Amino acid sequence: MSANVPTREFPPLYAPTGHQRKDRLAFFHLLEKLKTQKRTGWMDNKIPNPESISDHMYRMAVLAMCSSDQGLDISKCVMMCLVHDLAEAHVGDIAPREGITAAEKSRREEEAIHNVVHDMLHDSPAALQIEALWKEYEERQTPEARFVKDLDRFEMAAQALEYEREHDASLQPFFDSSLPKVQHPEVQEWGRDLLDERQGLQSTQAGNTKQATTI
Ligand SMILES: Nc1nc2c(ncn2[C@H]2C[C@H](O)[C@@H](COP(=O)(O)O)O2)c(=O)[nH]1
Ligand SMILES: [Mn+2]
Repeated sequence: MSANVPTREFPPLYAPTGHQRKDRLAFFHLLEKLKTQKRTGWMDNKIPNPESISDHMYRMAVLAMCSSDQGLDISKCVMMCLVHDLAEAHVGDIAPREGITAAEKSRREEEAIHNVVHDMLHDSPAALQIEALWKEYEERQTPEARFVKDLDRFEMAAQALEYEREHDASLQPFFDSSLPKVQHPEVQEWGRDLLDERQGLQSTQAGNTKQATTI
């Protein structure tokens, strides 16, 4: 080993055995489902080549880094963004219109997280951290969890505007079900800016339509 490779100063946090290493690898492969599973809401609206679940979580994580709220633990928020929809790798992206009750959705997602944390990652320190972040998000009792839920809402609205612009689509329900519920002042400001931008887009599209019909 070359001289400049640091030697390990501390014992590893977690030293899995043979089958635990296989289970850990199975979890790594499970994560691929988040990269490939498309978000249900866009598929319902026939949006071509819609974003995946991980696309959605990635932008949320970067949005968290853009916050100027010094009262928040931003590193925790970034990690919470990246695991908040992790259960969907098992249960899929359940959208409101599917008529699945919140209790049933929670039950399925809790079962999925339990499987990941205990059966795949064998309660490793990383697994327990993932579980804690996921539960904190679901419980919505901390400023970080409420902030990340607001990012979930804003990110979806931003994506809806991008699809309206790109595909001349009309996705009003996605704005109605998200931005009005945002509580964090900074994300509310982002939301106002987004709606201003949308208004400009709609004026442009209306102008284009009027011009096209008068030619
Ligand atoms: N058709 C609609 N789908 C919606 C609406 N609001 C949310 N959704 C979709 C978006 C996602 O696919 C899914 C839930 O997303 P999470 O990030 O909360 O897991 O539901 C809507 O108004 N109409
Ligand atoms: Mn989400």
